[in-house]
Amino acid sequence: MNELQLINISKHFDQKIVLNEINFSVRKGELVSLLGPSGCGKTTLLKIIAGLLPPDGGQLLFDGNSILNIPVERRGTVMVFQDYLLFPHLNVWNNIGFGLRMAGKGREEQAKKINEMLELVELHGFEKKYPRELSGGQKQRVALARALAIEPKVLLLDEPFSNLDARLRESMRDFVCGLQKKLKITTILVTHDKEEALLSSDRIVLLLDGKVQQIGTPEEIYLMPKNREAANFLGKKNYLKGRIEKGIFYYSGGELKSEERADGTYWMMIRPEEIKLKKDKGNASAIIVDMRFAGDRIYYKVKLGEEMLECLMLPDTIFSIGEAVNLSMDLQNIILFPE
Ligand SMILES: Nc1ncnc2c1ncn2[C@@H]1O[C@H](COP(=O)(O)OP(=O)(O)OP(=O)(O)O)[C@@H](O)[C@H]1O
Repeated sequence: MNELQLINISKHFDQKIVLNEINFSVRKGELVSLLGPSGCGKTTLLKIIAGLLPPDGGQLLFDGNSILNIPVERRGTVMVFQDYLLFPHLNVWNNIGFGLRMAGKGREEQAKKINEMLELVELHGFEKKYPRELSGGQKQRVALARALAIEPKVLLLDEPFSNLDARLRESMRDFVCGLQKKLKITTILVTHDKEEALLSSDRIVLLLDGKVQQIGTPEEIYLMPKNREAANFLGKKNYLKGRIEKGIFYYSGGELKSEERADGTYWMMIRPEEIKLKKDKGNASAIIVDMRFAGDRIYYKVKLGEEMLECLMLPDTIFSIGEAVNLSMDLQNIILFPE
């Protein structure tokens, strides 16, 4: 069931349209990522959902009822910011209990909830510490505990892992996603990191230039991008321009049997990992022009006819620059975009 529904949400600052008729919904207990490059409007959208900013137009429904006129503190949404925004003069205990005090909960109820939260984020023993005495990961867990203490209906996470170093980011991501599944809390995660979105989400909303480009599961978004903009944002791609005539795709490097498509000009997209390089057996069609060794994988640049392609291979066979190679493509995963 759809719990949160965004209908034609729009926002502009000065002359600039930042959000252009945004539509999507989030189901109960689902983790949806808002994925897009810096400046595409992700934080603005999260603030609108939280009630920190009014939209210019559109509707925001929770369980079918508008929540646009409900103030921040009664909306049932809570936002965890990138820089945690802990109160520096309050210790961990009082930071976590802040929302409970604001809501007028009694001392006993506060203490019970704070202890429950300390256990949840594994910070027992840190109650008396101040934010300046905590590591980045610990601060983030306090921010999360403070947000969850008030039992929000929707958790809004704004780039929650971007201030952490790479290793801590991975363990915090697992920790937060584990918690989200355990509590079954409806969550929107804002990120510009495609791997983070692919690894963490039930569904991804891809936002580019203030517009929703595509909504889907991680597999759908990665394997079936709707257009070139979506495909490009999701990772390195190769494009070959050519023509389809009667089921054959003709391009400068040769021809391929294509899927059933109308005749016309197309861009064929193929990912670096879907091209296989093979030792030359006297009929090589391509030449290695660059090679980058990255331990568990090797990146090659290969010249095929007039085209330059990027390939990603396991280091089981190593080719050198200038070597002639044969090339095969996994046609199952090729995507054709009409020009
Ligand atoms: N209060 C504001 N006044 C004017 N312009 C704003 C305001 N808030 C955001 N913007 C502009 O709106 C655009 C979207 O900003 P937003 O912070 O939502 O993007 P974002 O996708 O979250 O980016 P980032 O990942 O860098 O935070 C940017 O061009 C930004 O400069």
